[in-house]
Amino acid sequence: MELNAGYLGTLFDVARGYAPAFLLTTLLALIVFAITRPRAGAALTPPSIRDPIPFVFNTFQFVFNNHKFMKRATQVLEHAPIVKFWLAGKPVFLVAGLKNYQHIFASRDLTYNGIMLQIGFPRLYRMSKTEVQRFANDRSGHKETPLPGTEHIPPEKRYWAPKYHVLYDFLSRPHHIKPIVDEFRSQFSQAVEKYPVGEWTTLSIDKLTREDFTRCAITTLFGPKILELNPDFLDAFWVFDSYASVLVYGFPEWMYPAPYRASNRFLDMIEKYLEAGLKNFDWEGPEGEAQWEPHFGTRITRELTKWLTDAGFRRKTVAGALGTLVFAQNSNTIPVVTWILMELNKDAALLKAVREEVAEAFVTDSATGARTLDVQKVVALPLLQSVFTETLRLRVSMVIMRVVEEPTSIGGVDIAKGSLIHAYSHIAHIHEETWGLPGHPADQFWAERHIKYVEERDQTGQLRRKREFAMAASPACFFPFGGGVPICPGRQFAKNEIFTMLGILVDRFDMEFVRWTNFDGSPSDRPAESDQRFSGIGSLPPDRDMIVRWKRIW
Ligand code: HEM
Repeated sequence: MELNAGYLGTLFDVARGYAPAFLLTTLLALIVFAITRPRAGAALTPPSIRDPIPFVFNTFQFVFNNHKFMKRATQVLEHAPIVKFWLAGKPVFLVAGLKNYQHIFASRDLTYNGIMLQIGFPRLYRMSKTEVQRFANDRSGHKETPLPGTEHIPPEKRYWAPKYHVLYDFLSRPHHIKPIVDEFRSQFSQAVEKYPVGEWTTLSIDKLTREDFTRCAITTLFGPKILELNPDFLDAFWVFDSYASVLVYGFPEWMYPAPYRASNRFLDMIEKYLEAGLKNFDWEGPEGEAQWEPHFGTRITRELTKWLTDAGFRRKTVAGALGTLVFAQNSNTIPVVTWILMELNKDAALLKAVREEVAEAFVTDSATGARTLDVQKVVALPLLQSVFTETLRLRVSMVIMRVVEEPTSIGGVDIAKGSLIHAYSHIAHIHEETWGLPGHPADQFWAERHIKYVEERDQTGQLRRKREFAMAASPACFFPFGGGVPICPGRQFAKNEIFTMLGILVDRFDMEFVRWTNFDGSPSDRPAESDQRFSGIGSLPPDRDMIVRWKRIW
């Protein structure tokens, strides 16, 4: 991962080089504040997060040192469950607590569509203003049947409904996920066979996950052409990923061009793949409905391409949509699998327990003797689920954002139309009263936090203790995948993909921890911690590498 100096350093570099721009930004923020200040009389006035340079400091800190911003926000949240601050000239209401989380995921007045219009479409999909406007004009809702009063909108002017259909049907429905997971399992099983049976190999977990595993994940979803046409694609993706927060929060290109260069490089490669696919794929042929084919890989990629192309969106925009999917797929799952492998490799007892559990999920074909992982079984294993949940809890830091479409009230606070609502998964997930247990504080990993033991009789009548998966707190306080209508459409696939990798690895390899290193290979004086430069944007990757010795058993 190519990362610049720390965020604060970057902030100061940017600020020093662009002092006039900084002043201009301050002035603009003040004007925007004067115009957009909500006038509705609030029943309760939430406390504010102090802004040492009004309307500027918090915005800069939120983007460039999000972890520190969250720490300050947490202190204010100790006094009230809703706090306010200004982000790029917009009022934000940051909410916490079980009831408020339930509220924001259930409310119809708070939408994710507004976030797509402001952030997702212009900054990630790279839509032109007129393209974004097409979505903005469509008030007919995300369901197949238009909302009452919008029936006059012709199908070709409906945009939200096809977006939800393509993303949610082709990524979430079991009959569409299964072939993707089968393809992934097959590609991943083949990929590990390059390691000779019975020989110890010294490996970097960082390289394994960010190169070999990411390659497998991308080839599965997008087909092999994307990497064949762009040999540097993985590098371009991880550099893009390292700048994601700056791109998402829309720091202007003239102020900070490097993220835009990274984004152009990455998306140009996708455009090349897209052009080749559109030219060579026979949409009318037998592969038109195939679950997997080599040009576009899975159906989700093909259907997303087809929908946006047929609807007349520019190639650049279609590439942006596919790039967002590459990002959504890998930016979160790869750090999660990396962390779990680190936990297993540093704790021999945990590795042993997981290995014993995983063995139950393999089936042997009586005719051929072939041993295969039953993915349905592996995703239901209690200990592995607990380890996965614990990793998401501690290593995912998402800013869940919603736009207030109609004046609303949350926890007694009146909130004006146009305001933003934020909920931070990291704050919810390390809340001591919610997750902490004696001897196991909330901010520490404990593999068995989400396990309860029950007693059952085995076939011989003996009582035996059995693990069951049971989340340690209310699921409403756990939202690594967001919630409500826009909940992550890839969450089931992510779980299947991660469990498939882990199942195959622990069953087929002996593993031993060797040492912690920095990414340049030099020894590290401490184990990995979460790289907080990714705070607020998704999974937090480790800031150190782990060197291991693995030996393939079969
Ligand atoms: C550990 C893995 C993952 C995490 C933690 C994660 C988390 C999230 C979150 C928090 C959101 C926003 C939801 C909201 O605001 O309520 C989201 C959206 C999304 N995720 Fe995931 N995700 C993961 C894996 C994946 C995978 C594997 C895919 C695809 C293969 C995927 C595809 C998407 C897409 C397409 C969206 C945007 C949906 C839209 O535009 O409406 N995600 N994800």
